[in-house]
Amino acid sequence: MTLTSEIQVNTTETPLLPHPDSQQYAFFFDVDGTLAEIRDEPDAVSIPPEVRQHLQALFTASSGALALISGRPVEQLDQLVAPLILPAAGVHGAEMRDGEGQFHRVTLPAQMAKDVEQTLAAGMEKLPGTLLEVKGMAFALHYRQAMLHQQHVLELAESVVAKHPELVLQPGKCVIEIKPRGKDKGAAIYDFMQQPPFAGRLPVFVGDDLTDEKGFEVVNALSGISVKVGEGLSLAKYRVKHVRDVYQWLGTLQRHAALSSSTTHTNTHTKESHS
Ligand SMILES: O=P(O)(O)OC[C@H]1O[C@H](O[C@H]2O[C@H](CO)[C@@H](O)[C@H](O)[C@H]2O)[C@H](O)[C@@H](O)[C@@H]1O
Repeated sequence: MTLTSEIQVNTTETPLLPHPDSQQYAFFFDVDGTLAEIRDEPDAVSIPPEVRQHLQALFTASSGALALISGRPVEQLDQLVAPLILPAAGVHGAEMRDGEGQFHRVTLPAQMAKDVEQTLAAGMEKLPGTLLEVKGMAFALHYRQAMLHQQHVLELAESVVAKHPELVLQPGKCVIEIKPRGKDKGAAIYDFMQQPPFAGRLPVFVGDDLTDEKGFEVVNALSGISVKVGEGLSLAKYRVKHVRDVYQWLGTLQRHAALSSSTTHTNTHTKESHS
């Protein structure tokens, strides 16, 4: 298995980011590496207050057509964007709070989840500096602080999925994740796009990692706007260099939305005063 997956399209020459209309588009954001800077420890990340305000403004301007699409559990996403409660797909789509606030979650048979956790905990204990994150139906094997163990971590994860065909590997930034088969960010975005208030719009998705490529694939197929953050091969049509570029773009989108809402109000007011 190669960690760069089967991504074949290089988008080094990309056009400038557009400013999609908040009433015509649905907005999907990855979290780590997109809305939050990558940190050494998963617990150390945060989303700045002004960025949360921009998310809130765009959520309102788009009539609720904004969702987080992450490898993190929804509970952690809620903490990161508090006090906002947004539609969200967590654990690469294995959890979902949909546009109407309904919660859906894939579960593993309890005994199997316990066995997998025990096997992984025992294996990771032998690899100092690695970190096991247990998410219920999925597991993240982090090696950011122990790069020398990358290959051992991969072999451990491969041994687990070899025993459990209902699980698959999901490589990421200094992490090998194990998640339920059939769940990915592309499927999650597709599901959102079938429901109000997302249905009937065009999708925008911003992401930075291998797990986001499935999302880009679906967004491209739906004639939407796919944006990759950072370097590396990607299916995304647009690219920005840094998380701070995402923040800047969000600020601009929010200002565009505010402007178009004030223009609409002005037009409505003008119409009314002429009638
Ligand atoms: O889909 P995402 O929102 O990008 O989440 C992917 C994983 O992000 C977290 O791990 C990554 O970020 C950590 C903090 O910056 C970093 O220390 C780690 O090396 C990265 O792999 C999170 O811990 C995972 O659960 C997410 O699946």
